[in-house]
Amino acid sequence: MAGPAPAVAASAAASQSPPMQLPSPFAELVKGSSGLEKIVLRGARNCCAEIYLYGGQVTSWKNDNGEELLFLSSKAIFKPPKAIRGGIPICFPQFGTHGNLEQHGFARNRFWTIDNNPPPLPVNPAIKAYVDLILKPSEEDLKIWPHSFEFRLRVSLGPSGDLSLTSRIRNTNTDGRPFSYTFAYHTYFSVSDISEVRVEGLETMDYLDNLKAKERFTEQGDAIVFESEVDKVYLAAPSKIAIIDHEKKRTFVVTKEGLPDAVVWNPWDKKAKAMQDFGDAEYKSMLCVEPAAVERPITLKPGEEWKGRLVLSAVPSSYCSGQLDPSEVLQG
Ligand SMILES: O=P(O)(O)OC[C@H]1O[C@H](O)[C@H](O)[C@@H](O)[C@@H]1O
Repeated sequence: MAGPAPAVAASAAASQSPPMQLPSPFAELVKGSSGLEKIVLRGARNCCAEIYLYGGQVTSWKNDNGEELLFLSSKAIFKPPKAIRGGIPICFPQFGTHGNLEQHGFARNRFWTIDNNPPPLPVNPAIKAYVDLILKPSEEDLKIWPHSFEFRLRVSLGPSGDLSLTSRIRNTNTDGRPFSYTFAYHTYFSVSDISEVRVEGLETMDYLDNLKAKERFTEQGDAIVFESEVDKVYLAAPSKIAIIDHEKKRTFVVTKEGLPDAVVWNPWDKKAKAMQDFGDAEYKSMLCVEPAAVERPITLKPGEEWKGRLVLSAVPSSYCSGQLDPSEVLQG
């Protein structure tokens, strides 16, 4: 990757710990909410993204016009151990309540660090703005989940403003033991009005309904629309899912690799009110579509590595609800 020498952000240089360097000249380490450190990635035109070291969590993704594409609650709490409400929390090593750990595992409320020397990833040379983060378990983590791992996360902004997250998880146990985990990119999309949103690509899929004791059902009919609380894990979902925001005339295309399932969640009004870090009416302007591995946990033997990728793009669309040609968006 060509460019000037790595930039060292003043905030990091001033702290006691060794300065954290960023390999991309289009990435900068700055202080964010509550003084927590975040990385700002600057792409072409006005595209940018922000990633907190706390949680390794993307909290912002903006398009050419500087419009925010992800939902971040106005009541989000930037104070450990609370996970940040919005953006793209990483659920690992457990999704939801599928295990004995805290809901969604612990990766979302740990401090990640910048990984200056990640093993090479096949890269698109056109991608200039990226950052590599790493999470390794602490002594305390090993008490609650007794497995040694290296979780590497690369976040990058493509030349057309696409946001991609690549996770590489390696079993580094030295006692010969395999481990298993469930996982999700808990992506909160910003939408204009949830009642005007359709999700395409999940029709006819089987799902586990979290609101009905994880019972299995088959989705009927047309594209998915929203009229009440939804909390479903779609199984063996396609690699592309489209979220069509009729009012904004914008379509999000979610592309996933290595992640068979897709969770769809909107808390609706009652649950919204019950959440301390979520505005009462904010359920109207968000939708979670979460590429995930839930039904079948992933198992890694020592030395094995798993890769799971998410690519988000936002395409302006003049499609009207009901007139979308899914093949155009989904093959794209
Ligand atoms: O409040 P959180 O722990 O962040 O979880 C928020 C939501 O995440 C997922 O989408 C789950 O399927 C939901 O059951 C859960 O309510």
